[in-house]
Amino acid sequence: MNRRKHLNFNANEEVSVSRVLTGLSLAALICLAGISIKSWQSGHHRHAIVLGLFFGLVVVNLVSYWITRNRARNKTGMLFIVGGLFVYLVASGGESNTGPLWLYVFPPLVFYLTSLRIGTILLAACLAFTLLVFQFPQLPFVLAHYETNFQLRFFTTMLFESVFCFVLETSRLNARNELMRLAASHEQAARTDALTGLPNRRDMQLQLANEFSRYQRSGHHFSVVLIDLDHFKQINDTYGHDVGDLVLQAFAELMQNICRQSDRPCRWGGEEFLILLPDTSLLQALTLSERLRYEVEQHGFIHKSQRLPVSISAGVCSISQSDSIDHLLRQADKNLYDAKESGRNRISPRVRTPSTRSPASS
Ligand SMILES: Nc1nc2c(ncn2[C@@H]2O[C@H](COP(=O)(O)OP(=O)(O)OP(=O)(O)O)[C@@H](O)[C@H]2O)c(=O)[nH]1
Repeated sequence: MNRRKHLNFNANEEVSVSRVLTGLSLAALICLAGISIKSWQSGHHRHAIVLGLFFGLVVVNLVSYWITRNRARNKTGMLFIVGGLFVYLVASGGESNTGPLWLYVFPPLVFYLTSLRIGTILLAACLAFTLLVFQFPQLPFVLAHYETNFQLRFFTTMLFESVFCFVLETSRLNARNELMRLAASHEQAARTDALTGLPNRRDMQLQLANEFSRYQRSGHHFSVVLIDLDHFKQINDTYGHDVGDLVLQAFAELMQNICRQSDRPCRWGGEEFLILLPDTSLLQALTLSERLRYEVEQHGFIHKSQRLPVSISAGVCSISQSDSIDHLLRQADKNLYDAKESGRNRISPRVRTPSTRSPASS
């Protein structure tokens, strides 16, 4: 998967975590308000007030997220609040010593909101704190006393749930990574020509659209070169399709060697290739095309000690002569047709030199 897609994937995941977090915060508010009111009515005023304080913290965290849209702070805030609430519930016992039961919510939540490593550390800390409270009820902050039976069952089930959540989260992450790897390789395959390894037409259309937007935004000119191998059918017919394939591969390699790092060649389809030349004027594009034509002519495509008659024709066009990508490609195609019509193994439009008059200008 390319970097942009990967970032999008992560961003989407972050957005869904945020949505779940907002939902959880609202659910926590309802629970806290309900239990706090009930405790107040049953005369457990201290418990009701503490829960009211946690209610306030959840509200502050939620409102601060709505104002700042800072997801990371919202997540950390929520973890601190929930962690603090559980510490309080385990130490105080909550109502009728049922406080620790809320801890069962913690393992899935903590893995969902953090990473596997941080989640494991937080859970281990949580279990260690529970053990501390169970083992040392005389500590000053411990207000509850739990039956040994309850301690044993609670600790075992909690440990089981934590390990189970860890295993589930590990396999979820593995499946997610595998999915991302597959998506990346499919994306790559969908944009690449299998024979030459060059970007394919679909990929080039996206690149052209991007380059055109850049041109419209900041006036950066670009040119395209549309290349066609001459009499390619004859090569196929005379030497076979496999040899034709080898010629296409060898030409693609030669073209890549001649292009600059910033030039973007692609296989446009069949025996046609297109090079997108960013920040390149028509004259510069013509110079590159002429060099490529010359190199192909000189290269010597050999099959069974026989030199194959390989040459190219190309139509060149610059965005400064067009008002859209469609028009640019149509013009390049027309120029390619002219190059073919005027004898092949040539570039169109022709560069005017003291000895040649360009047909384009005549
Ligand atoms: N070996 C091979 N041949 C291909 C491939 N794609 C297209 N071709 C062949 O390319 C040939 C193109 O032939 P034409 O369109 O008649 O053009 P041409 O023979 O190159 O003649 P001009 O373009 O007029 O110079 C056809 O025979 C196609 O079968 C490919 O991937 N491999």
